[in-house]
Amino acid sequence: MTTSANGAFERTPLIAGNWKMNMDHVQAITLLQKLAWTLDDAKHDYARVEVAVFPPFTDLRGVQTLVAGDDLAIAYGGQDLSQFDSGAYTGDISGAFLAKLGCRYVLVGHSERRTVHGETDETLNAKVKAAYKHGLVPILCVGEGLEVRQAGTHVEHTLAQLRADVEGLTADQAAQLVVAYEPVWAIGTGEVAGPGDAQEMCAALRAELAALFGEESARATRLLYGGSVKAANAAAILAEQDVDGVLVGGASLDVAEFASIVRFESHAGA
Ligand SMILES: O=C(CO)COP(=O)(O)O
Repeated sequence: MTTSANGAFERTPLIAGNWKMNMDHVQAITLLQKLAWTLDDAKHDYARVEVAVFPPFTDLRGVQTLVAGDDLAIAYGGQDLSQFDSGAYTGDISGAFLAKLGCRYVLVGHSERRTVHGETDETLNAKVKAAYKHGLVPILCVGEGLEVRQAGTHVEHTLAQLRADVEGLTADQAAQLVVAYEPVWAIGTGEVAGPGDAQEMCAALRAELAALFGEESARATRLLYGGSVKAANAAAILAEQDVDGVLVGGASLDVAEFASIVRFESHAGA
């Protein structure tokens, strides 16, 4: 058992499950119900460790209904949002719609959005601002690809993304922000960055946030690690001082595995 994960829990740990393009609206309900039952059985304290899921857009109405109907403490959010409020943007989803569905969070700039959809830092900065405008907390994803990691410039690369994507925020907004460090080479590959790698980047991100927004703001910002997180490696990563949570892809689709990650304190140090 660790007593010191995330310092003295100065920041509430956030365990987030990004379902990506998996689970239709029927499957989503089953998955979420099982997750809630499993965490209830384990008497999970949501105030101590926050849990959020990021289902596809088509699932969100069903998720909202289940969460409200069963009074679940699991938060949820969209996997993306438009930088615009409304209008002729076929296929896009406004932050206003997500807020109306009870979303607390929204992912912004996941590497799959950056690469598959060519989203630029300029667009992502606009999306981060759109999230705040609609009362959503953005989970801004940053991180380097394999070539950058091999060249040894991963810290500069990731900090440059951060600077561009948070430009123009207030210190209060930056304090609310969640930043997820997701090295692209570790996503869905089984290749996990070591706890030391996660800590190195999260410390650098926090220092950069302190330089931009002040120490007090940066102390509040939650920093997550994402990339091949499993129950077996989560506790060691979460024990790092500047790592305040994890953003889980594949393993979030397996209830037992994800619940075990949420319960990382019960097997920390094991
Ligand atoms: O991209 C991720 C979460 O957003 C990580 O995905 P995996 O956990 O499947 O590597």
